[in-house]
Amino acid sequence: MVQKIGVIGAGQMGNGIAHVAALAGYDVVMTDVDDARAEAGLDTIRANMDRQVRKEKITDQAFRDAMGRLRVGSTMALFDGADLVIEAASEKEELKKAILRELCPHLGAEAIIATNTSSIPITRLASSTDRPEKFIGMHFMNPVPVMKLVELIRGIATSEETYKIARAFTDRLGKDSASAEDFPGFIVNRILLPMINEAIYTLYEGVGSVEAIDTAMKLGANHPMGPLQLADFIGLDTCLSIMQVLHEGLADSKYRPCPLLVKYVEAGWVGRKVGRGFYDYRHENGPVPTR
Ligand SMILES: CC(=O)CC(=O)SCCNC(=O)CCNC(=O)[C@H](O)C(C)(C)COP(=O)(O)OP(=O)(O)OC[C@H]1O[C@@H](n2cnc3c(N)ncnc32)[C@H](O)[C@@H]1OP(=O)(O)O
Ligand SMILES: NC(=O)C1=CN([C@@H]2O[C@H](COP(=O)(O)OP(=O)(O)OC[C@H]3O[C@@H](n4cnc5c(N)ncnc54)[C@H](OP(=O)(O)O)[C@@H]3O)[C@@H](O)[C@H]2O)C=CC1
Repeated sequence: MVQKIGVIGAGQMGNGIAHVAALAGYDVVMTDVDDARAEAGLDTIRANMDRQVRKEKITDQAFRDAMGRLRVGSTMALFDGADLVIEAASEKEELKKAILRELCPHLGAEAIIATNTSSIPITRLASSTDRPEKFIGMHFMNPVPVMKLVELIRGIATSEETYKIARAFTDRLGKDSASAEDFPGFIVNRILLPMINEAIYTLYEGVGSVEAIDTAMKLGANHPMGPLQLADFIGLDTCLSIMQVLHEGLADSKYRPCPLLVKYVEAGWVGRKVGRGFYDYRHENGPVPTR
């Protein structure tokens, strides 16, 4: 039975996954490159759960119990005894492969490994582990505590048992799953990211301003966020990585990342997590478009 969960990466996705797993009653260990990063992830969880208490989504007791089930740090030794470890580090293939290679010797033979990658083929990542049959894609959506979906992606070797365990874990988190085949971008990002990339081309070609594009899609297509606001929310570095995987993996020029997206990433303006992307979030009176 799955009881101890490991999460690698304490960024926006990692801390969201740790958040929902601890609330669902699992013991959770979350790591990042150093203790300070991991602690910052824990602070975010505390703030998000505190908001859930204030909004009466969870009780104060549930909050305290969940915080009591969470541990953070920066060493793989913390995953000793874990039943399921979910990798949610930055969207870089070589980084993920190195993490997986380092992780395996710390795990028992029965432990399952999942990756929260938004686009990198599961079969390719599985080949960096000693257990491709116990490896699966579990693609959570941002913000994890709010979004209902987890995409489940089987690699070529993923066993039926591994799929069932991942599915049962998803159910216990109170989330719904959708199964996707192991092709670049899976389902959600195969559809969502070309739309975001097209919105950036629309800006690049001067068809509309940042505000006009976001207003048009919010009010004209009933999207909860405009595509540029959503790109900032996801992280422009992550958006670019996903477009590159689609472009290379599907070998079709229609997935060419917009040069303006590349420029923003080169500038380090990668969105909300750093305070600046298509909007500047450092103003007192709310976000201001950067173009
Ligand atoms: C890139 C990938 O690989 C895959 C992806 O994830 S793609 C991205 C998918 N996500 C989306 O498309 C998100 C689109 N945006 C939205 O759905 C909404 O704008 C949003 C849910 C993020 C925020 O909604 P909003 O109405 O504008 O703001 P707000 O009122 O502050 O929040 C709505 C609720 O979410 C909660 N919330 C927001 N962020 C939260 C967080 N991190 N933790 C806990 N709760 C959170 C709020 O408390 C609020 O709760 P109530 O409804 O109970 O009051
Ligand atoms: N953003 C989104 O909307 C979604 C993202 N994803 C996927 O989730 C994953 C994480 O994305 P996201 O949370 O947004 O990114 P973030 O940049 O917020 O977080 C990634 C975290 O991983 C850390 N990290 C880097 N190297 C290591 C390492 N060796 N060991 C442990 N931690 C490490 C980073 O630290 P540092 O900053 O110091 O490098 C950072 O704290 C990616 O694969 C992404 O594609 C999936 C669904 C949605």
